[in-house]
Amino acid sequence: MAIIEFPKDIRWGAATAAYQIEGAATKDGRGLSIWDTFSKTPGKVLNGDNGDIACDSYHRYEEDIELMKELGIDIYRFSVSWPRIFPTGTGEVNQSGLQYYHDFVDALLANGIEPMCTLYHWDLPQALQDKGGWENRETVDAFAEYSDLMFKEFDGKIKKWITINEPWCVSFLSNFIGIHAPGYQNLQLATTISHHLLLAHGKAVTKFRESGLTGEIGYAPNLEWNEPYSNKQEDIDACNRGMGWFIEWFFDPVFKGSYPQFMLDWFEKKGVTLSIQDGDMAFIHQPIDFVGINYYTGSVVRYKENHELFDNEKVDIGYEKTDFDWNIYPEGFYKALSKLKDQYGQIPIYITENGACYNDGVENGRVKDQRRIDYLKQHLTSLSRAIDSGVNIKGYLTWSLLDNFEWAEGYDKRFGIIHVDFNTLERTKKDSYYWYKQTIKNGWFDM
Ligand SMILES: N=[N+]=NCCCCNC(=O)[C@@H]1[C@H]2[C@H](O)[C@@H](O)[C@H](O)[C@@H](CO)[C@@H]12
Repeated sequence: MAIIEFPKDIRWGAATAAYQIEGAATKDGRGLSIWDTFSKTPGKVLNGDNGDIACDSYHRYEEDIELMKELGIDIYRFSVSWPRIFPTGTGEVNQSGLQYYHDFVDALLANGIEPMCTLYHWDLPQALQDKGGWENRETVDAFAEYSDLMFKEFDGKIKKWITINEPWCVSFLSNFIGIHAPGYQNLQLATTISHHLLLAHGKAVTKFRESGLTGEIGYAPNLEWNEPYSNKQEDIDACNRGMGWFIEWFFDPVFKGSYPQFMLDWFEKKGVTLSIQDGDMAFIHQPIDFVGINYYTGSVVRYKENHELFDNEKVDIGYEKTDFDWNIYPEGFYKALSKLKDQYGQIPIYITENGACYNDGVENGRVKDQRRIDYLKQHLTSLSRAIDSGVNIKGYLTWSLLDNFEWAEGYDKRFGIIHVDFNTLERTKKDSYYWYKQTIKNGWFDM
């Protein structure tokens, strides 16, 4: 087999998010989020699961950090629960919430692990949703206020900030497809929200720059790779529309200062208009220091007249799938990263999420998740190819450190390299944890 080697200065990490691991949903003054509401709405989350306890990382983070330290990562991506800081989204600050994150970040730093902080990983304060949520431009300003407070409060401790995690999920998966909170199915609403999210990102970047604080700031869009079923122009166009929903729609405004015309035209055909106010694009288009890329899967796509949103359909050509039924498509990772370099230049990239759902259980104290090891090998090989092709990769953070609350799938879908027993909260290092530990130590692996 082949030895796959990485640059000596690449950062190796892991990622999680507040609502998915913390629990302590009503502890120490935390306000409600839309995911507290959504998960308690019958039928929205598999098995009626919710984040009341999750991994209980709110109380167990010292144990989690010990596991990170043994793993050998030097960077850890987590998110802050906005309603822990501002229980009603704005106004009065919850000092206990701030103190929790100070204690947590101090513990990371004491163990030589750099914190990478996501400000918004989907847990919008319910009080803001009650006033229209991301459809209301006041939420954009509330996010800027929250971000500004966090930048100043953690100055000197947190030097890598991510504004918005996966704006495609927050806008379209949650307000058009509707399977995530708050669960609407309205294309105009979702498109309006996508603009407000990018505006919120831009206003937070402005606050960061105005603060004069040291550090780096970016956002973390998710993307899937779509491959045309044939070289027929109708298939290529259908494929590009599907991918444009993830890539050009969320990258062009930030890196080029305007929405992609082919997508605007398509949305207009669907009766969707985008109301952009003077100055909006200037906020969105300002330079950022890195982009976080979340990659999981890809598909073969072909034209299908009047089918779904983009007149296209995914064609199952037999790719192996994870336990989430997502295609395993590592070539798409390489192709997507190459496309980003070709279209947007040498912006520094952190892979802020990549991993797979495999539900292997504990047997005699061990979790034999060889399929996850194989997934990681294949995708890290694609990453190595991208690096060798000149893509400016600064780091790789696997999703996820822990099995956790997988949104609408609850605890049924496991992405962790550490198994969590959600009855006892016992952590068990999986085979993939040991494999990743050795890969980090060596800086290479044997394919
Ligand atoms: N077919 N298919 N579809 C792929 C759709 C991908 C959209 N979901 C994500 O990227 C989420 C991201 C999220 O940040 C994290 O909080 C989630 O736990 C992971 C795992 O779900 C990923």
